[in-house]
Amino acid sequence: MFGRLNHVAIAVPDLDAAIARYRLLGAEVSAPQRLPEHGVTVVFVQAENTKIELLYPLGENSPIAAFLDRNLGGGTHHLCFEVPDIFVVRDDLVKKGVRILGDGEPKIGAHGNPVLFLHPKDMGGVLYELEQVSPA
Ligand SMILES: CC[C@@H](C(=O)O)C(=O)SCCNC(=O)CCNC(=O)[C@H](O)C(C)(C)COP(=O)(O)OP(=O)(O)OC[C@H]1O[C@@H](n2cnc3c(N)ncnc32)[C@H](O)[C@@H]1OP(=O)(O)O
Ligand SMILES: [Co+2]
Repeated sequence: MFGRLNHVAIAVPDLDAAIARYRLLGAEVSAPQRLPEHGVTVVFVQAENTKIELLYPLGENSPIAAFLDRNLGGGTHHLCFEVPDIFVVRDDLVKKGVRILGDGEPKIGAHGNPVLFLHPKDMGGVLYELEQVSPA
């Protein structure tokens, strides 16, 4: 199930300050992408072997709003692993009793690939995202 670690997501209360911080560290930081279908504005910080995904709430019902209410300074929000076939992995996880968040169907994520989220209470308190990335 766990392919490459595609990104580590961090929810931030101040996106401009977070961008400035990573740029100060000399990192390559993408331009902000508004993703209303996900309720976030997202920026990617490139690392050598993965990415940091900075998340800022967008719109009234952002799924990260409550997280930031609980974590006023921000914090690590989710880990995203790559899978070759998101439907095969999803159906296997459902059989094993893992709840898929939302309507259970993949959405298109920030990289244009199908993504799903697993309920953190079924995964040891960690929010996992799965992103379908076809093997090179
Ligand atoms: C940029 C696009 C895309 C990509 O391509 O990468 C993205 O990453 S989009 C990112 C934003 N979208 C999502 O996160 C969608 C999935 N998330 C959700 O649906 C919600 O965040 C949630 C996981 C259902 C949590 O909702 P929330 O309102 O914060 O709280 P609940 O009360 O429903 O939470 C239940 C339970 O889970 C704990 N929790 C919440 N968030 C996390 C987390 N990030 N990591 C670990 N645990 C989390 C919360 O504390 C509750 O636990 P208890 O209090 O013990 O019941
Ligand atoms: Co993500």
